[in-house]
Amino acid sequence: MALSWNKKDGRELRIYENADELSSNLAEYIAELSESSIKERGVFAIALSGGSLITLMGKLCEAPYNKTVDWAKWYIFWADERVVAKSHADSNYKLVKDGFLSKVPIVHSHVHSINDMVTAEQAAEDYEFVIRQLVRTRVISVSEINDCPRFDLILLGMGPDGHVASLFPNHSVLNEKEQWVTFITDSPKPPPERITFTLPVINSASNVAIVVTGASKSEAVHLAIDEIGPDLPELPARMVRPINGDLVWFLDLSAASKIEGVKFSE
Ligand SMILES: O=C1O[C@H](COP(=O)(O)O)[C@@H](O)[C@H](O)[C@H]1O
Repeated sequence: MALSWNKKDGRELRIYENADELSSNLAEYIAELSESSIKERGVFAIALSGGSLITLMGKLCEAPYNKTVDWAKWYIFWADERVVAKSHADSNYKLVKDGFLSKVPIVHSHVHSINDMVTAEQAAEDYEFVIRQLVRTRVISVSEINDCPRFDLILLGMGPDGHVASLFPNHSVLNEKEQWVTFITDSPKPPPERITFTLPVINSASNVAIVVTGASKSEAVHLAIDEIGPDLPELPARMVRPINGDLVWFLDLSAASKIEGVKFSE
């Protein structure tokens, strides 16, 4: 690892030489959390995002993890989804199916994707209902602070504009406090219709990791992580602060290049 840094506010930064090194360490991090959750609760409830994250978690499908992880105890969710058919190239479900689910033996009935046959509003409502049932049966744990679902791990990517899941800068959904899953029909990044976990759900997880590579995201990483003036626009990645959980940023050197005070050795 190039650098590991615990910020005073509890956030941890793990910065790697390149995407390959990041990938290896991300796989180990996920496998360790899977093991500890299964030991403690008997299951592992993990929410994934789309985008570059899925390629970056690819080493989890390889040795030793393909044999050592207790895949039968995994329950899969999506922190956000595009409201398109599951077979569509824009579908986060399809991305995960092709890049991950097709390579490891996860129980089919443990994979909870959205209903792609209904409107975005209905899909968000249905997905929240599914999550409520699984909180009731304790497949997903519950936050003692606010009754929100407490996922064992939520994995997020971040766009160059600082969006996470489908929470975009200055969008009204950033203020959603009641719903667990909501929808948007005006995503600035296509496709426009999406469902997304809300900030209260993300911030109630036991563990959240934000995984970011590439220089095009370095400015957003700086704005999300560094202490900057009070006039900062609402940047979703900056608003990820688990109340009673751990947040780790996985970054490559390019993505981390504008963080203040980070000095890299040659
Ligand atoms: O649209 C989305 O973008 C973000 C970031 O994607 P990336 O390819 O820049 O890593 C992703 O995390 C989110 O799930 C997806 O819907």
